[in-house]
Amino acid sequence: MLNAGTETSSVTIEWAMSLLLNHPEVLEKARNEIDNHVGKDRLMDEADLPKLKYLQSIISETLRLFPAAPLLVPHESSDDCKVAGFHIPRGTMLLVNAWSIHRDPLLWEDPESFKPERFDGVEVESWKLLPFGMGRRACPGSGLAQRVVGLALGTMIQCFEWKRVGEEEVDLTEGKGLTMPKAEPLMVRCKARDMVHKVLSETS
Ligand code: HEM
Repeated sequence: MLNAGTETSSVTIEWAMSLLLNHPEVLEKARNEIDNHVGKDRLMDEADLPKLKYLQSIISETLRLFPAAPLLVPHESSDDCKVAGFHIPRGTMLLVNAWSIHRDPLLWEDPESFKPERFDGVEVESWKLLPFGMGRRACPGSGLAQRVVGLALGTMIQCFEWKRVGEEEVDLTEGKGLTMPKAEPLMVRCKARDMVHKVLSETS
């Protein structure tokens, strides 16, 4: 349970931050949204999350491009069944390639691009975007994960200025491992924003 919950969430935050560093205009839009809804006098908290729609879209778009469990978890058919016209005998191991579904050009426009705006005001069908699986064995921690990732990423955006280490874009090559980590761990420069000093001096 701890493994299923921690690495998946931290890997997602690292991918999100990498994508934001390669798309500074998205990072700025997310920061403006937080500043507008939360202000600069306090840290954001869980109750702010439902109002931060653009932040949620950034997380959905990150989970679309880099789902922490790209093949979900192996399932076994408990009976003979048909999947997409194929006969599947009882006891067959089935893998769902969510990574490929999330990048299918028949389902998504410009699927390789990072565009959080694609989720603006759109209710996406659950079979198109399934980073948490679906059905009876779907991830029971998805609600917690959305909150943890939203709160951690949102607070990092609210409190710090983020910059790439060099001029070149962050390398988005995928590494090996069950939770699809980055091949190269993210290195980044950050600087506390003025509001951090204010908030901390008031709470100390
Ligand atoms: C971004 C974060 C997370 C992602 C992307 C994720 C993704 C997944 C996926 C794809 C599955 C398999 C679903 C399937 O095969 O249909 C799964 C199962 C599971 N997840 Fe998560 N998860 C995340 C966070 C969490 C958290 C925070 C917890 C709990 C604290 C958790 C607990 C579990 C458990 C216990 C299962 C196994 C459920 C079962 O077999 O019935 N996960 N998760």
